[in-house]
Amino acid sequence: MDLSGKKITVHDMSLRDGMHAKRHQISVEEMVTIAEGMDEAGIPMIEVTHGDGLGGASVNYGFPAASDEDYLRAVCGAVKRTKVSALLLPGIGTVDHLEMALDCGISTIRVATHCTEADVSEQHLTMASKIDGLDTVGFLMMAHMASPEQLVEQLKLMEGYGANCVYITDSAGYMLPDDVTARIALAREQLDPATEIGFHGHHNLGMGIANSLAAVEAGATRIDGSLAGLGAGAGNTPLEVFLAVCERMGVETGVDLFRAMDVAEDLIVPLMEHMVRVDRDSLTLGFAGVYSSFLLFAKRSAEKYGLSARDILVELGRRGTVGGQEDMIEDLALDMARNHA
Ligand SMILES: C[C@H](O)CC(=O)C(=O)O
Ligand SMILES: [Mn+2]
Repeated sequence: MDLSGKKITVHDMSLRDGMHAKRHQISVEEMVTIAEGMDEAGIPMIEVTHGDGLGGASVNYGFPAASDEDYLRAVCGAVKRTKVSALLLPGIGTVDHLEMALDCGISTIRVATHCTEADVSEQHLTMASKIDGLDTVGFLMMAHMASPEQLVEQLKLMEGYGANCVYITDSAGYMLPDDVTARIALAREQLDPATEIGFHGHHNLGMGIANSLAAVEAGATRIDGSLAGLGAGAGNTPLEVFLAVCERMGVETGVDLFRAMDVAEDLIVPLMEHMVRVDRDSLTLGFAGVYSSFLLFAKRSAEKYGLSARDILVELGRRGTVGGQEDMIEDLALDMARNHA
């Protein structure tokens, strides 16, 4: 694979996707310290909010240590070069949340929907695209559940609503490099050449780096990852590893690799409540095609009802559950416990 000379933008997810792995309990002070470290390392973009995006604080998704507004104001005020993005899932986040995030100083809004429901993003993308200078991104989750052709149809909707960048998101960490290549290559062929394409991976099958490289080769120019992999499931593409591979392959990221490694090792690893890694449960997410942020919900229900988290996750995969169905995990566990009794 020859990627030499390609230029990409990396986008760190530790302070948003990483919130899932921390049950949304990262403090404002921890966020600021990490964001400053990333700024010094030259990481161009970072995302900050509740794990489920603006407005995620709820019984269904979990209550965070601080509000989105407190996180965003503090981080946007602390970074010098790094741009801050916020994630918004229509139905969870509202236009009011978007206005608040803009007031805090975000440069990018990423509007996320399930991969077959891009039409739900129309209001937010249309509004965002009219705001001068706001980087407006569409983000299709659980992209392994749609064929390349179906995905392109959905991405075109987002492009039509005004997104200047669209993402293919492997929320379950289920895809293999050929799956990524097929989806990104078709999108690159069919979308407006001016529309950027991004890839967001999860490392549940250990494919974060390989999939991100496949994405770059097929035409993606924005790649998500997390330092030390802090993210849902087995984490996102471990960013410092990806950066090292990029440097070896001659892909330009503009990031200071050693500084990024230090932030991962000195600031993020000590923060982890559990080692974010491929273990039998996070591996099952990737194997069975389950939304990565279901991991801790399944573990909690398994403990409560004396079940195996792996059995719960396999069943969630069999039922084709998607983001937003977190409440079904406990229901399912209860049924499984009754059936075992
Ligand atoms: C709300 C989700 O955590 C978004 C995401 O990062 C994914 O689908 O993956
Ligand atoms: Mn994710």
